[in-house]
Amino acid sequence: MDHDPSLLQIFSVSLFFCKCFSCFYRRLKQKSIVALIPGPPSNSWIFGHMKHLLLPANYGDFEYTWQKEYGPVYRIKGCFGEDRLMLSDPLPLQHVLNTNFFTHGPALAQAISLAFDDKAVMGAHGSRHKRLRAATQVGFTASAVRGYQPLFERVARRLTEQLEKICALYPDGTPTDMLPIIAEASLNSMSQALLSYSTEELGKDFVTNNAKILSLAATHSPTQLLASAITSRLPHLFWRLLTHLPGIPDFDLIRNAKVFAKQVGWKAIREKLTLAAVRDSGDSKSESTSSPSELESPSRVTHGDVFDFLLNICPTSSNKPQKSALTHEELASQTGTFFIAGEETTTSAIVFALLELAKHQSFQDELRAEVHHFAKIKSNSEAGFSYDNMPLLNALIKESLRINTPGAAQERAAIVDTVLPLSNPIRLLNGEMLHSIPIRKGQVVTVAAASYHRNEVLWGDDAHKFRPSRWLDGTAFHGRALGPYANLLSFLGGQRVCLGWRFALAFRAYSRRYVLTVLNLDSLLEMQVLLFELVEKFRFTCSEDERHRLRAQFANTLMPVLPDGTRGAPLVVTRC
Ligand code: HEM
Repeated sequence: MDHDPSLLQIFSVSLFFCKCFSCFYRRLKQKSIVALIPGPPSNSWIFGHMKHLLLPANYGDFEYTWQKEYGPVYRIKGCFGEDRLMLSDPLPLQHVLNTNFFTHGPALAQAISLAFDDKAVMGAHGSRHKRLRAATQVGFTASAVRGYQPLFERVARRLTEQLEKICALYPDGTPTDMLPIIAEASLNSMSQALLSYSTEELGKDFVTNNAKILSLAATHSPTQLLASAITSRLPHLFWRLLTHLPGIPDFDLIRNAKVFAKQVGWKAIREKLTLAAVRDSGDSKSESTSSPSELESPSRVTHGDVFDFLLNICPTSSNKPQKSALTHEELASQTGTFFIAGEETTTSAIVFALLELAKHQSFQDELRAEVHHFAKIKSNSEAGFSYDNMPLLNALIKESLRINTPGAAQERAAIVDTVLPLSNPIRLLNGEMLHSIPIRKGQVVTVAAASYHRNEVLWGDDAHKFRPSRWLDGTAFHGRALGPYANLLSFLGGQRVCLGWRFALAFRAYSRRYVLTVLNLDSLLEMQVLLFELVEKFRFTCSEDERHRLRAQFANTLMPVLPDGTRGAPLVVTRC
């Protein structure tokens, strides 16, 4: 039997179409709003601005000019005509980092899902990420990290012995590539602090694959940009299956690296549990059956390393052992993440600090005087010595991280429709003023950390200049606290703030507000210790020619690069 549609039905259908239309219109309008934000013109639909952003001769060649011309919020083109937002304005950056509305951008998410499984803190999302972070933070608390200081000092002594040998052979100095030397020290620091292992104990397979993974991540070319733009648009499942195809060398390498990292993690877990059982039983007979490498390392019997904390079996812990918040499988999965996330970033930070010292000899002299002064205090202090009291050393670290931030640009994508607040309104290409930016789910934004660090409105006219004194004379930017350290974005901020950043809480008054500031404690401790030892004993110089030849390029991490495109930091090292 035919029925005439009732008025109610007609009304409902019309309402439905109106809703669809308004939704569609809203989305279209939002899309066009981002497209209407001023930005540099692009003459390539395929690459957009990505080559200029990620592959310039010197990182920032284009980006810093764009920021100067278009301000701290502007539009660039990604591959295949995509509109992206570049952000160095603290207000929208806070929104991106501190809300749940954003996740890793497509290319970054793809690289992370390739390298880590979802049991690793970096590869996990949502509530699992929250739980893993809470569980892993135990190894990076203030008191935990304070105990790693002797480990870093031991690594620093080994590093200085290595340089002593070079200086003995060339007393007047010879150009020495500091990059591999610092990379080795950094790997050594990581393996000591994480597992109480020497680099040799990590095993050849792990070390070789780890180095190959880092060099794979360090190669960036237009072809790779395109490949990543295409594959990151493929459905996740398809892409994951692709990575399991045998015979593709890069995928084989990544799969092997995951396996080797997990094996190292499992080996350490087993050894630590055995050792803890021996300790608990106090059975001297069992102790004598343990291998010497398990028992001799002083770090193992004094404080405990990150894995000891995460297994809840620290030798010094007065707490009754409790069940670890991580399963052993989950803990083993963190091994690769910790090494990959911590090794290259720390190397980059230390090498650039040395390069800055080589370029600024008078600052290096002042710093050395401070180091020699504190070296006497250190040798007389029976209780732990704190590097936090050294103004010039800490000013060097902050200024070098500001000017040469290892994670220069980080991609994020909105997971819901949201509105980005702005510090200052933007005039759109159609003349309208925009006070906040409505963006659609999927919109990609770049957390332009390097640009934020050189934003002249925030850091002053000399924002592009290396001037450590800004941290001592109160001229460093003291606005909204963004990152955990010194208002810098080097460790990003929010839920995915660098885990390797040891933190404690302090309250500091900014104008009439109290804001939470987080103090440095771990990767900076490593920087403090290594730089202290190096500056105490050696002078670093770099000829004018060499300075002009060196570039800073960003592939995964910002690194110094020689004219032939290889990474390197040749400095003349002499004993002082
Ligand atoms: C100067 C040294 C370091 C710098 C500049 C640095 C920087 C960063 C940045 C920018 C991120 C955020 C990446 C993103 O979400 O896009 C990050 C995350 C992370 N970092 Fe670091 N890092 C450093 C040292 C370390 C060390 C020593 C470790 C560990 C031992 C470490 C472990 C991690 C982990 C596990 C994450 C992922 C956190 C998460 O996704 O929740 N980092 N780091």
